[in-house]
Amino acid sequence: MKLERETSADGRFVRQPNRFTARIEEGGEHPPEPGRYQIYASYACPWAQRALIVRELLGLQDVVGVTIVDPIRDERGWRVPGGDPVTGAEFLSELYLASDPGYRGRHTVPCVWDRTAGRLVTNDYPQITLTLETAFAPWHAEGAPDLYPEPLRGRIDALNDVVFHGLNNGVYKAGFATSQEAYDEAVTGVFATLGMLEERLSDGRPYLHGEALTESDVRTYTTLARFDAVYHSHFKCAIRRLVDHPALWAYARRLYAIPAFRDTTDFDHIKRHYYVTQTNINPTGIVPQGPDIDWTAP
Ligand SMILES: N[C@@H](CCC(=O)N[C@@H](CS)C(=O)NCC(=O)O)C(=O)O
Repeated sequence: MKLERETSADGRFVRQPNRFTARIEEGGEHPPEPGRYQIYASYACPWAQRALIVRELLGLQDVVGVTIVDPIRDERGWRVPGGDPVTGAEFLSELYLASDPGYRGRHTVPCVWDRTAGRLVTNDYPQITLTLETAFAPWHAEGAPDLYPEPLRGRIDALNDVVFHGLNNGVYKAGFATSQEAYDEAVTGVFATLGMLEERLSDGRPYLHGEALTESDVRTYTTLARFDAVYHSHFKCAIRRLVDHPALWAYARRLYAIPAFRDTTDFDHIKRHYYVTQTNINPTGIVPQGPDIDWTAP
């Protein structure tokens, strides 16, 4: 984390903009094609896990490739253990610099590489899942869910926006705050958002928009999955735990029971990445034991 560039004068975390924002689209420079694109992801990263979940939910494993990076990142950035079979890169930075030699931002996951063009298409994480859901529709497995159905798009986008600011990025704003005021503001937003979601789910609906699993559930889940293991202590989101929200905790377990969510949730990668890599917050690099939580409880 090059945090000094992403911290405002009053101690607030201000996330860098995404540099690579080309689209995979029919008739464009990067048309959807099986075997052409490779996603670079970390199991630790909530933004990257979204893409892994959606790829598996839609049955795109043979259509879009994935390279998983090592959870521990040093000053050289994300590393591909044993080298990337697709590009030969050892570090993700090589792909960023091959695509834009002048690039000076963070080398982030998730990002998508175009094997034909030999360059990165996008590290625009909110767009990556939407692209898998829309541009890759011809290759979705039979019976795959429609995670971004036309009639619900307005409601999905609106909820995603609230969840992004209050929760997905809210936990980072709390964790990376360097002033009490910035932290207080962020953590209040985090728990207000959790409270809103708890209330929404308290009517017994299985998913955030009702009976159907959508993009909103994917985006919410990846933060919930990390909440008690990392954000509660490491990011000081300590007012309550996920398990203290009965409807939300039941909802998180319901999602975890779905293979695409469970298969891509690696608590060991998650804990080691945050506690070992983010030494600005945890200088000793010690990874706590616990919490002892049963994600498979009925
Ligand atoms: N692309 C977005 C979100 C993705 C993101 O932050 N990914 C993190 C991991 S969760 C990352 O790759 N960080 C690399 C670094 O900080 O050097 C951003 O730049 O803020």
